[in-house]
Amino acid sequence: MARVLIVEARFYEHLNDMLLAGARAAIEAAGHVHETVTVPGALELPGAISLAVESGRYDAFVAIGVVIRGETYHFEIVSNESARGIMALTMDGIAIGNGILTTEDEAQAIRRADPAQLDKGGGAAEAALAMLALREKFG
Ligand SMILES: Nc1c(NC[C@H](O)[C@H](O)[C@H](O)CO)[nH]c(=O)[nH]c1=O
Ligand SMILES: CC(=O)[C@@H](O)COP(=O)(O)O
Repeated sequence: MARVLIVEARFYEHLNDMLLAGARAAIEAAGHVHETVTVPGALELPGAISLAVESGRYDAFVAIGVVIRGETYHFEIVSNESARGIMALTMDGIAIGNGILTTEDEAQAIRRADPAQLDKGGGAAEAALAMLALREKFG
């Protein structure tokens, strides 16, 4: 049984609730257990996962968040740098699923966050578990 840590950037409460529901359902359907911690925004996700890895208490991680374009270049920074930080961690062999939505508007985010629609939270959890299985295969 894998211990999965969900790390959520809680910038949009209602969207995160949908992403979390999908991620948790996917983890439980696969027979694993999960815990959730919260950070302020997507830029904090890679650092939070890095800190959690040091604890040695978790086998896999799911990053959850929503980045919706505003008026400035900050959208690109938050989107690209959170993804880059997570990718760097995966390249160190850490099993992570990236469930950070980066959308132009809320409607796009809802369609992707809703477990009954595109269920990106569930998809990120499944990706994390797939990478964990791969690491165990090669380990
Ligand atoms: N605009 C969004 C942010 N911005 C906040 C940053 O992620 C970060 O918390 C801040 O710059 C302090 O370091 N975060 C999101 O997750 N989503 C957004 O739409
Ligand atoms: C994605 C963001 O950082 C965004 O929410 C911030 O909005 P703005 O670019 O209008 O400051």
